[in-house]
Amino acid sequence: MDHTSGFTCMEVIQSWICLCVRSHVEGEGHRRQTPLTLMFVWQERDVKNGNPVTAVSRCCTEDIPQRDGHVIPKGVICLMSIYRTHHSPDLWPEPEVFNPLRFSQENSKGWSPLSFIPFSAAPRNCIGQSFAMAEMKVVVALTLSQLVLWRDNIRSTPRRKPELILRAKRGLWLLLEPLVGVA
Ligand code: HEM
Repeated sequence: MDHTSGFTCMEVIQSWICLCVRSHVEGEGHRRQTPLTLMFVWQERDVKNGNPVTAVSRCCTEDIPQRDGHVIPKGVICLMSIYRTHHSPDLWPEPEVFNPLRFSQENSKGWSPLSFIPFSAAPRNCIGQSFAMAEMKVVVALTLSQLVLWRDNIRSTPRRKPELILRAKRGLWLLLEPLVGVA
Protein backbone atom coordinates (compact mmCIF):
# COMPACT_ATOMS: atom_id res chain seq x y z
CA MET A 1 0.00 0.00 0.00
CA ASP A 2 1.34 3.41 -0.88
CA HIS A 3 1.31 5.24 2.42
CA THR A 4 3.32 8.14 1.14
CA SER A 5 0.81 9.50 -1.28
CA GLY A 6 -2.33 7.54 -0.53
CA PHE A 7 -4.04 9.76 1.94
CA THR A 8 -3.54 13.02 0.12
CA CYS A 9 -4.75 11.62 -3.16
CA MET A 10 -7.68 9.95 -1.46
CA GLU A 11 -8.72 13.21 0.07
CA VAL A 12 -8.44 15.04 -3.18
CA ILE A 13 -10.38 12.58 -5.28
CA GLN A 14 -13.04 12.16 -2.66
CA SER A 15 -13.49 15.87 -2.61
CA TRP A 16 -13.23 16.07 -6.35
CA ILE A 17 -16.19 13.86 -7.05
CA CYS A 18 -18.33 15.88 -4.65
CA LEU A 19 -17.05 19.11 -5.97
CA CYS A 20 -19.12 22.07 -7.04
CA VAL A 21 -16.65 24.21 -8.87
CA ARG A 22 -16.88 27.90 -9.25
CA SER A 23 -14.01 29.62 -10.94
CA HIS A 24 -12.35 32.60 -9.41
CA VAL A 25 -13.33 34.68 -12.41
CA GLU A 26 -17.01 33.90 -12.01
CA GLY A 27 -16.88 34.34 -8.28
CA GLU A 28 -17.28 38.12 -8.34
CA GLY A 29 -19.19 38.37 -5.12
CA HIS A 30 -16.83 36.07 -3.30
CA ARG A 31 -14.28 37.45 -0.93
CA ARG A 32 -10.79 36.33 -1.86
CA GLN A 33 -9.27 33.97 0.64
CA THR A 34 -5.72 33.44 1.63
CA PRO A 35 -4.13 31.15 -0.95
CA LEU A 36 -3.82 27.60 0.19
CA THR A 37 -2.08 24.62 -1.20
CA LEU A 38 -4.35 21.90 -2.44
CA MET A 39 -3.63 19.68 0.51
CA PHE A 40 -4.92 22.18 2.98
CA VAL A 41 -8.09 23.10 1.19
CA TRP A 42 -9.82 20.25 2.98
CA GLN A 43 -8.71 21.14 6.45
CA GLU A 44 -12.26 22.01 7.39
CA ARG A 45 -13.58 20.36 10.50
CA ASP A 46 -15.72 17.33 9.69
CA VAL A 47 -14.31 16.62 6.27
CA LYS A 48 -10.65 15.98 6.96
CA ASN A 49 -9.49 12.39 7.34
CA GLY A 50 -12.40 11.19 5.30
CA ASN A 51 -12.35 7.95 3.41
CA PRO A 52 -14.78 7.23 0.60
CA VAL A 53 -15.72 3.76 1.85
CA THR A 54 -16.47 4.01 5.56
CA ALA A 55 -17.01 0.34 6.42
CA VAL A 56 -16.91 -3.19 5.10
CA SER A 57 -18.77 -6.25 6.34
CA ARG A 58 -17.88 -9.91 6.50
CA CYS A 59 -19.70 -13.04 7.62
CA CYS A 60 -17.54 -15.23 9.90
CA THR A 61 -17.12 -18.68 8.38
CA GLU A 62 -15.64 -19.99 11.63
CA ASP A 63 -15.41 -18.97 15.29
CA ILE A 64 -12.95 -16.08 15.65
CA PRO A 65 -11.20 -15.90 19.04
CA GLN A 66 -10.33 -12.41 20.20
CA ARG A 67 -7.28 -11.36 22.22
CA ASP A 68 -9.48 -10.50 25.20
CA GLY A 69 -10.94 -13.99 25.33
CA HIS A 70 -14.22 -13.23 23.58
CA VAL A 71 -15.16 -15.30 20.58
CA ILE A 72 -17.06 -14.04 17.54
CA PRO A 73 -19.18 -17.05 16.62
CA LYS A 74 -19.36 -18.55 13.18
CA GLY A 75 -22.21 -17.11 11.12
CA VAL A 76 -22.10 -13.64 12.69
CA ILE A 77 -21.89 -10.72 10.27
CA CYS A 78 -19.23 -8.21 11.36
CA LEU A 79 -19.17 -4.61 10.30
CA MET A 80 -15.64 -3.20 10.32
CA SER A 81 -15.37 0.56 10.40
CA ILE A 82 -12.66 1.93 8.15
CA TYR A 83 -13.63 5.37 9.31
CA ARG A 84 -13.13 4.46 12.96
CA THR A 85 -9.84 2.75 12.18
CA HIS A 86 -8.56 5.88 10.49
CA HIS A 87 -9.65 7.98 13.45
CA SER A 88 -8.45 5.72 16.25
CA PRO A 89 -6.16 7.49 18.71
CA ASP A 90 -4.65 4.09 19.47
CA LEU A 91 -3.35 3.92 15.91
CA TRP A 92 -2.97 7.56 14.97
CA PRO A 93 -1.56 10.36 17.09
CA GLU A 94 -3.97 13.29 16.97
CA PRO A 95 -6.33 11.58 14.53
CA GLU A 96 -8.51 14.68 14.20
CA VAL A 97 -5.63 16.76 12.89
CA PHE A 98 -5.27 16.89 9.13
CA ASN A 99 -1.57 16.22 8.74
CA PRO A 100 -0.50 14.78 5.40
CA LEU A 101 3.05 14.55 6.67
CA ARG A 102 2.07 11.67 8.90
CA PHE A 103 2.21 9.68 5.66
CA SER A 104 5.84 10.56 4.89
CA GLN A 105 8.18 7.60 4.65
CA GLU A 106 9.89 8.67 7.83
CA ASN A 107 6.72 9.09 9.88
CA SER A 108 5.06 5.95 8.62
CA LYS A 109 7.87 3.64 9.68
CA GLY A 110 6.66 0.85 11.94
CA TRP A 111 2.99 1.20 11.09
CA SER A 112 0.75 -1.79 10.83
CA PRO A 113 -0.45 -2.00 7.22
CA LEU A 114 -3.91 -2.60 8.69
CA SER A 115 -4.07 0.83 10.29
CA PHE A 116 -4.75 2.50 6.92
CA ILE A 117 -7.22 0.53 4.84
CA PRO A 118 -9.15 2.79 2.44
CA PHE A 119 -9.26 -0.10 -0.03
CA SER A 120 -9.94 -2.70 2.65
CA ALA A 121 -7.46 -5.56 3.12
CA ALA A 122 -6.98 -9.27 2.61
CA PRO A 123 -8.06 -11.37 -0.41
CA ARG A 124 -11.30 -9.50 -1.13
CA ASN A 125 -9.92 -5.99 -0.95
CA CYS A 126 -10.43 -3.49 -3.75
CA ILE A 127 -9.52 -4.91 -7.10
CA GLY A 128 -9.31 -1.38 -8.53
CA GLN A 129 -6.84 -0.03 -5.98
CA SER A 130 -3.87 0.40 -8.33
CA PHE A 131 -6.05 1.86 -11.05
CA ALA A 132 -7.72 4.25 -8.59
CA MET A 133 -4.40 5.39 -7.16
CA ALA A 134 -2.96 6.00 -10.63
CA GLU A 135 -6.08 7.90 -11.68
CA MET A 136 -6.01 10.07 -8.58
CA LYS A 137 -2.36 10.94 -9.06
CA VAL A 138 -3.02 11.99 -12.65
CA VAL A 139 -5.98 14.14 -11.61
CA VAL A 140 -4.00 15.82 -8.84
CA ALA A 141 -0.94 16.37 -11.04
CA LEU A 142 -2.97 17.85 -13.91
CA THR A 143 -4.96 20.04 -11.53
CA LEU A 144 -1.99 21.44 -9.66
CA SER A 145 -0.03 22.01 -12.83
CA GLN A 146 -2.67 24.44 -14.08
CA LEU A 147 -4.70 25.80 -11.19
CA VAL A 148 -4.45 27.36 -7.80
CA LEU A 149 -7.27 26.29 -5.52
CA TRP A 150 -8.78 28.50 -2.89
CA ARG A 151 -11.16 27.44 -0.22
CA ASP A 152 -14.50 29.20 -0.50
CA ASN A 153 -15.19 30.26 3.04
CA ILE A 154 -18.35 32.11 2.11
CA ARG A 155 -20.28 28.91 1.69
CA SER A 156 -21.34 26.80 4.61
CA THR A 157 -18.79 24.71 6.45
CA PRO A 158 -18.50 21.26 4.85
CA ARG A 159 -20.25 18.46 6.67
CA ARG A 160 -20.12 14.74 6.19
CA LYS A 161 -22.91 13.03 4.30
CA PRO A 162 -22.60 9.29 4.75
CA GLU A 163 -24.12 7.43 1.83
CA LEU A 164 -22.87 4.27 0.18
CA ILE A 165 -19.68 6.26 0.08
CA LEU A 166 -18.85 9.20 2.30
CA ARG A 167 -19.70 12.46 0.65
CA ALA A 168 -19.93 16.10 1.62
CA LYS A 169 -23.28 17.65 2.36
CA ARG A 170 -23.89 20.53 -0.04
CA GLY A 171 -20.53 19.80 -1.69
CA LEU A 172 -17.11 21.28 -1.17
CA TRP A 173 -16.85 24.67 -2.76
CA LEU A 174 -13.62 25.96 -4.18
CA LEU A 175 -12.45 28.91 -6.16
CA LEU A 176 -10.14 28.03 -8.99
CA GLU A 177 -7.55 30.36 -10.40
CA PRO A 178 -5.38 29.62 -13.43
CA LEU A 179 -1.70 29.46 -12.58
CA VAL A 180 0.09 32.52 -13.91
CA GLY A 181 2.06 31.70 -17.04
CA VAL A 182 0.16 28.49 -17.79
CA ALA A 183 -1.61 28.51 -21.14
C1 HEM B 1 -10.86 5.80 -4.40
C2 HEM B 1 -11.34 4.77 -5.08
C3 HEM B 1 -11.76 3.46 -4.48
C4 HEM B 1 -11.94 3.11 -3.17
C5 HEM B 1 -11.73 3.95 -1.92
C6 HEM B 1 -12.36 1.73 -3.16
C7 HEM B 1 -12.61 1.01 -2.02
C8 HEM B 1 -12.99 -0.32 -2.01
C9 HEM B 1 -13.20 -1.12 -0.83
C10 HEM B 1 -13.04 -0.63 0.60
C11 HEM B 1 -13.56 -2.36 -1.23
C12 HEM B 1 -13.83 -3.57 -0.32
C13 HEM B 1 -15.31 -3.76 -0.15
C14 HEM B 1 -15.51 -4.90 0.79
O1 HEM B 1 -14.57 -5.47 1.30
O2 HEM B 1 -16.68 -5.25 1.05
C15 HEM B 1 -13.59 -2.36 -2.66
C16 HEM B 1 -13.92 -3.46 -3.43
C17 HEM B 1 -13.94 -3.47 -4.80
N1 HEM B 1 -13.56 -2.44 -5.61
FE1 HEM B 1 -12.96 -0.61 -5.04
N2 HEM B 1 -12.44 1.29 -4.45
C18 HEM B 1 -12.06 2.30 -5.28
C19 HEM B 1 -11.97 2.26 -6.65
C20 HEM B 1 -12.25 1.17 -7.43
C21 HEM B 1 -12.10 1.11 -8.87
C22 HEM B 1 -11.56 2.26 -9.72
C23 HEM B 1 -12.53 -0.13 -9.25
C24 HEM B 1 -12.59 -0.75 -10.63
C25 HEM B 1 -11.94 -0.27 -11.66
C26 HEM B 1 -12.93 -0.84 -8.07
C27 HEM B 1 -13.42 -2.12 -8.05
C28 HEM B 1 -13.71 -2.84 -6.92
C29 HEM B 1 -14.22 -4.23 -6.94
C30 HEM B 1 -14.55 -5.07 -8.17
C31 HEM B 1 -14.35 -4.61 -5.61
C32 HEM B 1 -14.84 -5.97 -5.08
C33 HEM B 1 -13.62 -6.88 -4.92
C34 HEM B 1 -14.01 -8.24 -4.36
O3 HEM B 1 -15.06 -8.39 -3.74
O4 HEM B 1 -13.22 -9.17 -4.55
N3 HEM B 1 -12.75 -0.03 -6.98
N4 HEM B 1 -13.24 -1.12 -3.12
